[in-house]
Amino acid sequence: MDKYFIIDFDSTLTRVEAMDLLASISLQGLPQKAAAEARIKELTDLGMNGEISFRDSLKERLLLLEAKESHLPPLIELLKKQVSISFQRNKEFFKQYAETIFVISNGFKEYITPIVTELGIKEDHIYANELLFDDNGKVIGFSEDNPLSKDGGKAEVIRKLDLDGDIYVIGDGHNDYEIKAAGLANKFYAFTENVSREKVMKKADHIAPSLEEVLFENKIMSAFSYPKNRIKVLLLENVHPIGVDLLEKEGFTVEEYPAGLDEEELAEKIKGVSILGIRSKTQVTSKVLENADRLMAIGAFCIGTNQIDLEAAQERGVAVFNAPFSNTRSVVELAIGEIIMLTRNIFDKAVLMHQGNWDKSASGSKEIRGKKLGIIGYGNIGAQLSVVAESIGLDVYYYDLEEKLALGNATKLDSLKELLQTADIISLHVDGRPENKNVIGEAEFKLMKDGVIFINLSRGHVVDIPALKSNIESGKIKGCAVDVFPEEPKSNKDPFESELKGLPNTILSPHIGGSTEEAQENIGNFVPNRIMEYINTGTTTNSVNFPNLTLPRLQNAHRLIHIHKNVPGIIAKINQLFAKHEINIAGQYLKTNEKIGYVITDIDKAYSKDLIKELRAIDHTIKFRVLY
Ligand SMILES: NC(=O)C1=CN([C@@H]2O[C@H](COP(=O)(O)OP(=O)(O)OC[C@H]3O[C@@H](n4cnc5c(N)ncnc54)[C@H](O)[C@@H]3O)[C@@H](O)[C@H]2O)C=CC1
Ligand SMILES: O=C(O)C(=O)COP(=O)(O)O
Repeated sequence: MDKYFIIDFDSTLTRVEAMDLLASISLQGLPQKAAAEARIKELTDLGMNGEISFRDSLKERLLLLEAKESHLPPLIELLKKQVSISFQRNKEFFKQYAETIFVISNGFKEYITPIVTELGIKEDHIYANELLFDDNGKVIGFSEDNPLSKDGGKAEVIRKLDLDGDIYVIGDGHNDYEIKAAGLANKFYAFTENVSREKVMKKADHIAPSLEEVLFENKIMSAFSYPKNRIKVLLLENVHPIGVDLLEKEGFTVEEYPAGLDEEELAEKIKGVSILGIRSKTQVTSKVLENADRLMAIGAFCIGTNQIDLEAAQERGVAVFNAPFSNTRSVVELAIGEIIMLTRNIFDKAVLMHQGNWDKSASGSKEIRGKKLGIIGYGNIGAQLSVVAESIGLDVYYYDLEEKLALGNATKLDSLKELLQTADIISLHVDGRPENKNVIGEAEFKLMKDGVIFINLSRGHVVDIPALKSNIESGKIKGCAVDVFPEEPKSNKDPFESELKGLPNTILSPHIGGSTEEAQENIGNFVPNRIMEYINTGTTTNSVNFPNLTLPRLQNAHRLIHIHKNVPGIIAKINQLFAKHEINIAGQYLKTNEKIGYVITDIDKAYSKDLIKELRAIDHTIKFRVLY
């Protein structure tokens, strides 16, 4: 049985209402322009929602237009640029299915025909109204014999067409739904890529945020192997609006949640989610991942990824991305500020001032120039702090587990012990790996100089809090700044509890080391782009748990992405299948790490469905997907 597709023009096939565009051209320079345009828009919506008779709306709009034949060519030029994005992507569909695609519109043939024939739609499959002109080329009305000039016109046209097969209507207006209401269509798809009309969506059999959704539903090959609107994104912890916007513009269905979620909540919420976005708080445990039935990628919209069970994610074929440098500078600037504030005892003095006490004295207040700064963890933040600190006169020492290049005049120390014994100011910038729990405890505090300044902007669990507290109370630590805590409130509404509250010269901040507008904006841009690259091309550059592969753009081929356990013989099995099916390989890329293998194969577009089934069925396959 044939499937016929009936497609609306205005706001469906094109992103705009052609009459609105025509108005802005024809009313150009006329005094009544603004008022007439507003009224035209109002009449269009009233008509679309089925609130006034179509013919009345059309008549009144045409009268307001002052349109002439000479306005049509510029209108057509503008409309050509306004073909809906997903229609532009799927030109192949219009060519292949030309026999069964019809455009039925209450707009006018004069501008519809040049646009839709360019897509490959047949001229005799276009049904629309026709303009009437006077001798001077002025639009004076429309042909009233045309059924499309009146209510119920679309249904009448379909009835007359007497198509032998299933009929699917794709449109954004009430008049499109009417075809289904008249019993003349199998399904009405409310097309919401350009406009979403609540009233129309309620009546629809199916909401189609893009043409791909319709094609996917009808098992027709489209520009994407999977409609993007079916990719559900869950963003927690107030991800920057730029990030939300990028993911929405990509066509994904995005749900946002301002706070973190605990394990139980996330284990529920994660079902059906393809992309998860979090910041430092949300723990993505193996229990959460067990329920992650559709998860492809996790974006950590921050630097640290210790909150994610990276290994469990990898074993399930879930790629994790972060923003390794986007908030580095912000943390460094806070550290510098705090070093100065603590060395001058400003925090306590400010509190006293607010209580009405004036304590002008130099006692215990020092310059930072020439003091020894000890940085533990000389990664991106530690190294950047080294450079900035040195430029304002600090003498920098550092210790890192790994061999790191000393920047500027910084001195590398070979042991933590040596660093703790040397520094006047200690700043912690290690990552949050589990082995770093209590890396600084009683024994380490004991090694420090009396009157040391101690700063932790890394992770809460790396410092033994009771030991820190007693060393502040004893005066061993003269000043302390802590931005991160073993237990942090889930949201701004929850109370903050810590043994460190109320201690002298102790700056406590609510994990805001990386929370500057610049950093959040940078992160909001960086992470979605890595994720979209991964989803669209398979590129894993910057992934923290996947073998990193930067792939060329896919050209005239299908890309098969195979993620498997790294056991011997898998590549051989994959390639045996290609040989068996006589597949021409356009390119193959492979990278493995200890646990998984990541193989990308670009192949010619023609191949049997069995190949896909057999590739999926290879033992130790974790995930498999096709891109085109
Ligand atoms: N407070 C905040 O808002 C922010 C906190 N952070 C935290 O800062 C951490 C560091 O960030 P980056 O410098 O970008 O990471 P990074 O990975 O570039 O550097 C971490 C360095 O610490 C070293 N390291 C790890 N454990 C160590 C140990 N026990 N002793 C000595 N060295 C050790 C590593 O070898 C590495 O060089 C992040 O992992 C994150 O937890 C990051 C951004 C913002
Ligand atoms: O970047 C990091 O690792 C941070 O700790 C910052 O985390 P946040 O995004 O502020 O929750």
